[in-house]
Amino acid sequence: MINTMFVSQKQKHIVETPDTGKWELAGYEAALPVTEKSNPITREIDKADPVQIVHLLKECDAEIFQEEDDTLVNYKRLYSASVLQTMMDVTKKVEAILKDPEHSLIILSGCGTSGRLAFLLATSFNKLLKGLHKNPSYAYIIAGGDKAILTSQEAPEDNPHLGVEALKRVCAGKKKVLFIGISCGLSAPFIAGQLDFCLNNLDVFTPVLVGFNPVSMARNEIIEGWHLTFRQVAEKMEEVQETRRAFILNPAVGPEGISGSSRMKGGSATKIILESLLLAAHKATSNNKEVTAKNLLDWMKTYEKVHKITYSQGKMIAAMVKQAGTSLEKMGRIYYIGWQTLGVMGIIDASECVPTFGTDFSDVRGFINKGYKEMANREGDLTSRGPEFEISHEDFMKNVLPDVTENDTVVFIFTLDDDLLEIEKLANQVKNKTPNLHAISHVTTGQYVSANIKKTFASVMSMTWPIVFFEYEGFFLQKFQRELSTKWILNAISTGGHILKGKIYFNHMIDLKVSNSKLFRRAVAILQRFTSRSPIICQEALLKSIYETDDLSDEIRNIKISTHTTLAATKFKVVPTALVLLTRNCSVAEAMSRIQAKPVVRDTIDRYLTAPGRKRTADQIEMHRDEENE
Ligand SMILES: C[C@](O)(c1ccc(-c2ccc(S(=O)(=O)c3ccc(N)nc3)nc2Nc2ccccc2)nc1)C(F)(F)F
Ligand SMILES: O=P(O)(O)OC[C@@H](O)[C@@H](O)[C@H](O)[C@@H](O)CO
Repeated sequence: MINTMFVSQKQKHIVETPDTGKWELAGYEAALPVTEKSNPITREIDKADPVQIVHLLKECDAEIFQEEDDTLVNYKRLYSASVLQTMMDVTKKVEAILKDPEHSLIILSGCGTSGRLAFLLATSFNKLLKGLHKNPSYAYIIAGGDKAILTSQEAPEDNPHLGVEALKRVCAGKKKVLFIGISCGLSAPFIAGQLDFCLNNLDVFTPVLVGFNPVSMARNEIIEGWHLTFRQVAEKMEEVQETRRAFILNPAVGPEGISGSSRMKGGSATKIILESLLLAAHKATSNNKEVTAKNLLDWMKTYEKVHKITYSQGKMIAAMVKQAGTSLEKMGRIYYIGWQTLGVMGIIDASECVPTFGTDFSDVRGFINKGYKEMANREGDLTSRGPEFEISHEDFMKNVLPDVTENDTVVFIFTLDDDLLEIEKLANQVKNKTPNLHAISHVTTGQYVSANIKKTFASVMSMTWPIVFFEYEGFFLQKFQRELSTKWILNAISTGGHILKGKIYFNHMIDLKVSNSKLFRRAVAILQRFTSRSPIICQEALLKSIYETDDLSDEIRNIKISTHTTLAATKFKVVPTALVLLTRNCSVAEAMSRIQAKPVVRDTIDRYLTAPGRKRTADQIEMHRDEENE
């Protein structure tokens, strides 16, 4: 049992490894951010079959809506009174901005998935305003710029100066700005910089922080080149919140099904909270009525129905997961062909696979009708930047379809309000290349998928939604709900497909690319968890693996993390290699050749970590000492 959780003040962010099996007692779990915890529901998801995988993900997603309970540790939840009160306070700030679009602005900002959702929300709400013949009041910022909508840009997340520069650029000339910074883990330096800038300019800015950890679990590591940690910024936000000049919306939604993968529950909860809040504000403005906590609760409760309707199709989702796993195992590809914002959901899910599963951009790709015209992103057409930026159906037809084989899986995603003739024509051309052609179609009660369409696809998953009688905002609520339903299905397909391919160990993605400081910390933490070695020893093994050296110089030990992550981003399998180093006490070269020899990470690790025949659970993993004769 260790007596101190933290090493000396100098390295206070280093967290000691509890003795094996003492993780809960040592308070380690207590300090561990909810967004980084291993979810007990999915502890053995790597051994689950497609039907079980979908069931486990459904259970995880259901935790988003779980009410506050009176257990030992009680975090505020989505429906908690304090969360609803803060949402109401923020709607009033939104209404004030909507009254004066010329001199004010609502900015949504985030990194990775949070930035992609910022783009989607800002674009959708500007469309809502346009339909009312009003000028746009929303803008978005994504770390790394528009190319980050489509490709993984992990490094800019660590740069608070980049965040501040982008913020200044986007709101030049505005007198009143509502800044909504989204960081699911309360951890992105890019967002910390922006929030701090707002806190120093409260005459113009009202900062709102959206995330899914308590402030006490906000990241407390010194940010390179900055004077504050994320936690210090969050604590300043809390102080200012007392005077209603800043707001924090941070309900717990429970750990992710794949530990740390905040694109999943974090992304879904971001959509639910911000769409409910903004729609309520727009409705109150057009009806000239006050927003009540009950309005907000009603809006958010409708998303709970989306969870029920979506996962009622669990069997069909499982069939698509199985198909995805088969394609990926055969080194085939998965293509999402979507219409309107459902095409954006496909592009978002596909772009997340690279940083999440360490795959190539070509393994899972999303395409959208009319390409960048439909996206309406600020920087316009990015096609010339390379093949990963080709996103239109025409690009798919011209540059991808000719090479599609029966190993590939194609998923069409549309509603019956889209151009059905175009859909049928495109589907028939795809059908000539692969029998694995599936459809996700969203219909309104009373609408039915035609027999023609049905016979074109190997399977059609049809989601039936109730007709909305709400006013104008109701049409957008229905669109948002179809987007969330699609997100849950595509997240299941891409996550389940990679689980079946053997990429996940228990519920962890061990072979992660260590391309920014959060991923570096996660890599060290995963090594601690699976070897029970100290963080220092684990960090040394990781550095030996990154620098491919058996004796680390003090110079390497002391250079800044961004140097380590910049180099690590160019390497493969650094974490599995470090794991072998820690369990075999061998040279880096030997560890690398062993990993090369066994591509499926899980089998490699299993061999080293558990004595044959032992029931393995992540926490009781004993470091498996070398057999002398091995
Ligand atoms: C659950 C597990 O033990 C684990 C997995 C990941 C981490 C971990 C990852 C990243 C980070 S982080 O420093 O980038 C960070 C991110 C967000 C935030 N609010 N605060 C800090 N910290 C992690 N663990 C951790 C952080 C603080 C205190 C104790 C543990 N810690 C533990 C493992 F089994 F997956 F390894
Ligand atoms: O929203 P956060 O916690 O600041 O995380 C921002 C990004 O790191 C995160 O979105 C990442 O790109 C995803 O792959 C997570 O599944």
